[in-house]
Amino acid sequence: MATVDPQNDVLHVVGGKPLGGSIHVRGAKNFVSKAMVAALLAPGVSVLKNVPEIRDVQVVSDLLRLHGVKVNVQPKEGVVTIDASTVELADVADVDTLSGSSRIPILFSGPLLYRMGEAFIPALGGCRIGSRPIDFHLDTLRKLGAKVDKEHEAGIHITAPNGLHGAKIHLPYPSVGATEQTLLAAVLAEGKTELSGAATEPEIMDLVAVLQKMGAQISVDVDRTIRIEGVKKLKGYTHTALPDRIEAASWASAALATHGDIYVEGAQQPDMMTFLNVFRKIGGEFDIRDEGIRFWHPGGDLHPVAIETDVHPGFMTDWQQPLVVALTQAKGLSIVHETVYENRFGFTRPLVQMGATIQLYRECLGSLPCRFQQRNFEHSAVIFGPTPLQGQIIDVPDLRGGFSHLIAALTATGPSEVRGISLIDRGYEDFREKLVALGANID
Ligand SMILES: CC(=O)N[C@H]1[C@@H](OP(=O)(O)OP(=O)(O)OC[C@H]2O[C@@H](n3ccc(=O)[nH]c3=O)[C@H](O)[C@@H]2O)O[C@H](CO)[C@@H](O)[C@@H]1O
Ligand SMILES: C=C(OP(=O)(O)O)C(=O)O
Repeated sequence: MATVDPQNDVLHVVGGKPLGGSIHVRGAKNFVSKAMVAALLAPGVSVLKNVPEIRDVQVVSDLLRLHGVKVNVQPKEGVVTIDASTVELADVADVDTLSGSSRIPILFSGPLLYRMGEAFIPALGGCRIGSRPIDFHLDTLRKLGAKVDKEHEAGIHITAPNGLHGAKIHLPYPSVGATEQTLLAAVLAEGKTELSGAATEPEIMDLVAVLQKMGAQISVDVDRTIRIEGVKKLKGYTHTALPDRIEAASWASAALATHGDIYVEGAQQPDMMTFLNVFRKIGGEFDIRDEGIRFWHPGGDLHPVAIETDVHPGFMTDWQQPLVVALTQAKGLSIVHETVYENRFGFTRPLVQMGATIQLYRECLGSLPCRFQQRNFEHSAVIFGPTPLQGQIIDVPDLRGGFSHLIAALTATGPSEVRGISLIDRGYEDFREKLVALGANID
């Protein structure tokens, strides 16, 4: 993976050529980082396989190392070995320097409370797609018995003077992070925890699988209630990460937008069914094989769709941004109602400059109950197509928005300059090499 060099943080793209060929997708960004944090719960060795070479893995490896954990990354093999036999308290300033690019440090709370008796959580990073509060995380930790001190100038200091104890917790919204927080904090708590209103994304279920391998006692009910019986100790695990369904859908969207044909080796049908249904409705074709999925544009007009993002098994918010670029090429009016993040359409402004017709609305243009209906956020988009796109100078705003801009530049005629592309390294392994393999004209 390229390191960040501000001088070289630009990709020159000459678009207008269909992407074609085969690429490989490895483990999910939104799982591997959490599984790496889980390793901290056990005073032993854990081995995670199918790990992609992305910046979030680097950040979590470095955070673990700051806490005295031995982390060995074999990037080519995709194997990360974590020896958490000994753990120490990291220097607050060092943790703070590392935290800015990811939201993972908040998930260190439970494991550090068990191993060190206290945790320091710095200001968090991650994509700027809404306000992204951590109130559910802190409420959960408090319910389990933690003391949260927000007075620390560099972040939040958490202690558990009387240890952590099982509790009844209800999430006001099925937050992925807060569900993972509860799992990681409750597995070693004394007694039983009942988490209702939990999120059940496949990445969370894979984390549950890892915790079960470690010795945890967790059950997931059909009504989104997760029950955790605290155990006394956990052991290291060996696990192969589930594939990245967001990266797979991003390449599928690139195939559709550029009239291309991409075989995504590693993509798996079960966790992508909702995406595949929408892809087919738009007019894209796919062929599901044992080792991956081939996505292509069959020629002719693409059809408009109305979609609403939602928690699993709904249409993922992280699929939305790349797909919007493909919808600029569909014939007619498409509607995308974003119900997970209040501010995830900023990336459409450069698309409009490139020639897309996209109108943003504060109203809920959909039927799903949505937390933003009373508030002043542009969280619905109407896209009218097909519109030819023209190359532009674009600044990458966030991870998925950045990948969408790459797709737009590849769809457009003429040259584009996509700036700040290293942000895309957070979640797309070797995307420059993959683009070259697919015949993209990039420099
Ligand atoms: C590293 C990672 O796995 N990131 C994913 C994770 O983010 P993340 O875990 O941060 O997302 P959440 O599911 O927690 O957030 C969903 C919504 O809940 C709100 N909320 C969340 C926590 C809280 O304490 N209070 C609160 O109000 C958020 O502002 C957001 O509007 O799930 C999201 C939803 O699938 C994905 O888009 C992200 O890619
Ligand atoms: C929003 C995302 O990530 P994060 O939560 O790490 O910012 C994403 O992966 O699209």
